[in-house]
Amino acid sequence: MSRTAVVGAGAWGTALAALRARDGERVHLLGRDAAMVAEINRTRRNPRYLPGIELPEALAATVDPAEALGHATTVLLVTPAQTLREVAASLAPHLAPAARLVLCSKGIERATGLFASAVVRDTLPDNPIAVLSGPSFADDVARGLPTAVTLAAEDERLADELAQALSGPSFRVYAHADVLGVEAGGALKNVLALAAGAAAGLGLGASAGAAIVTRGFVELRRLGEALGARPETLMGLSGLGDLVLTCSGTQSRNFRYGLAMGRSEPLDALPLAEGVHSAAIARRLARERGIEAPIIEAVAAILEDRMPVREAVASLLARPLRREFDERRIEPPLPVF
Ligand SMILES: NC(=O)C1=CN([C@@H]2O[C@H](COP(=O)(O)OP(=O)(O)OC[C@H]3O[C@@H](n4cnc5c(N)ncnc54)[C@H](OP(=O)(O)O)[C@@H]3O)[C@@H](O)[C@H]2O)C=CC1
Ligand SMILES: O=C(CO)COP(=O)(O)O
Repeated sequence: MSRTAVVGAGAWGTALAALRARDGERVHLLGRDAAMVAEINRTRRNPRYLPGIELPEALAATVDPAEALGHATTVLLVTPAQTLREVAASLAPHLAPAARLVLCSKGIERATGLFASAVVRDTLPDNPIAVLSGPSFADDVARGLPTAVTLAAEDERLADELAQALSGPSFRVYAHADVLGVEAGGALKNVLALAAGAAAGLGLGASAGAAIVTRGFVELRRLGEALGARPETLMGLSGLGDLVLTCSGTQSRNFRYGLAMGRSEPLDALPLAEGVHSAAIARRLARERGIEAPIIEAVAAILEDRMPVREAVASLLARPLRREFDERRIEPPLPVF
């Protein structure tokens, strides 16, 4: 029998656990805060991360990895990208070697420049690995609002099986084989959403917002492809789809963080914004590959306090004019769906 465990009782982990449990599975949600776990089990709510959502009875929260993972055949890892290495190591003694891991974080490990699958493979080399990404706000998904996402695994049969298993009436999972492409789209869109938020915070208007999404997408594609992603993956749900969602307004934490940057508001108490942790390493990956990524550069410089937001905007606007597309570079044909 298939048993699912979700590691990380934050917004996205709780939403995914609720989704599976509503589809009739008994799901373990592994948290690390005993008081919060007890509250989830007692009240059927996660007020800290997902207020207003009633959680199904079939969801059981625990702080005990042996209880959560002992019989799990599919394990969703849903903690911030920078914690994945230590979280994977802590799970190792409790995981069945055949347990399938679905990585749901969207970021780049700062110390190594690696995406989630490479980080986890270092620690758990034997478990089959897949990644899940795409336009999906935890709150929307937990409310049962519809969306479509991508699940990628190198083993296409595994991707098909997991996409089938994780899909539900309102959660449509498309299988894919381009793991790196899906990871690159999910991580880079967060950095660009900071820029979109900052522009909104400065009051630059909707036209500027659209220009940032579009030119940001050019950077996402250039860098993603240089890292090995397939172009059509970046044009799909995990690239363009998630970029559009995350740049679209204040439901996104990355956008909200950018908004606060643009308004020169305090940033310390804001919730997790993965782009903050990925910006400098994304810039390094781009520079190492000779990729022009001025928006990513600007975000990284602002976050390092090396450049005020207004100055960053002025420097983007002052860049030499050029053709919109480099004609020496052959644009790939649009994918056929
Ligand atoms: N929220 C969303 O809409 C979506 C989020 N994602 C991605 O999912 C990932 C998680 O995001 P989200 O759930 O929203 O984040 P939250 O901030 O809501 O929750 C993070 C969770 O991770 C736990 N955690 C933090 N550090 C550690 C650690 N070192 N060891 C173990 N657990 C830890 C936290 O525990 P504690 O409470 O004890 O600190 C908390 O339960 C991110 O990469 C994000 O980009 C992807 C799609 C949608
Ligand atoms: O990844 C997400 C939506 O797909 C969530 O975005 P934020 O982390 O910016 O809220």
